[in-house]
Amino acid sequence: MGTVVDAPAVVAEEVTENMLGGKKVTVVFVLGGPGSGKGTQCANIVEHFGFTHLSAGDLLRAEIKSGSENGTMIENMIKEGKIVPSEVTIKLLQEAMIKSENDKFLIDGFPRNEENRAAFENVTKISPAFVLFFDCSEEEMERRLLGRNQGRVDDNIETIKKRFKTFVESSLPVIEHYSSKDKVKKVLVNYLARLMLQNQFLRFLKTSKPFLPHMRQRLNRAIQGTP
Ligand SMILES: Nc1ncnc2c1ncn2[C@@H]1O[C@H](COP(=O)(O)OP(=O)(O)OP(=O)(O)O)[C@@H](O)[C@H]1O
Ligand SMILES: Nc1ccn([C@@H]2O[C@H](COP(=O)(O)O)[C@@H](O)[C@H]2O)c(=O)n1
Repeated sequence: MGTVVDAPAVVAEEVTENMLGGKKVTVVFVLGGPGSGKGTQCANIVEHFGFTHLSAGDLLRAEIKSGSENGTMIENMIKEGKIVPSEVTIKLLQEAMIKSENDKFLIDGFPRNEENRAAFENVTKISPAFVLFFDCSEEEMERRLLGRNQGRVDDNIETIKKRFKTFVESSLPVIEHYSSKDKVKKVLVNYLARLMLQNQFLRFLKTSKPFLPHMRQRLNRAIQGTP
């Protein structure tokens, strides 16, 4: 595991250059158990640093809604807390990145298993600049998921237990893989420390190298509340 931090910190000493559909892209994977707060913190990062947030789960749910031929299969996998075949998810992520005018992406909830990881790297030739790992206890994640109230078919206790099992068996090995490459920045999550973490996160970002200089100016303005 790389440097352990107690805040949702972003460290990118070197931004890896990847090409996608002719454009150079920066990709950060955001991983963690179900309900660990990935989506919530991605929204904070987007707000301050102009990344585009791509949630694999949201893309799959949109695919179900679109009436796609894969819709029923995806819905069944989600209800069972299982991982959808890589080719389906990678196609959705690739399409979203190519369609976007941005070149910096937070990819949330992907790669979910070794197959996801290897297939993405083979197909897109993209390596993440780093991986943010939200480390949260199952007790806390369960509490959050049961209180989320967004009408998700998988936020019930039976599916939540299955999702935890999938996370431990299939997703943790992905984090270990990137950890062995020193690419993982672990965020220790704690409900009571929420505000403190967010402040530390902003301070950390403020001094991070890849955000020099215009991003830092924007962050300073955001913190000071000036336009
Ligand atoms: N630090 C926090 N303290 C308390 N509640 C939180 C915190 N962060 C997020 N939450 C709440 O927990 C729930 C789950 O958060 P979020 O949707 O961000 O998790 P996630 O990791 O993206 O989940 P999933 O993988 O299931 O999509 C939401 O209702 C959110 O408002
Ligand atoms: N790479 C992925 C990501 C998600 N899924 C399926 O979607 C469900 C919900 O994902 P969230 O990230 O929104 O929690 C997840 O439990 C999987 O069933 C997937 O298959 N592959």
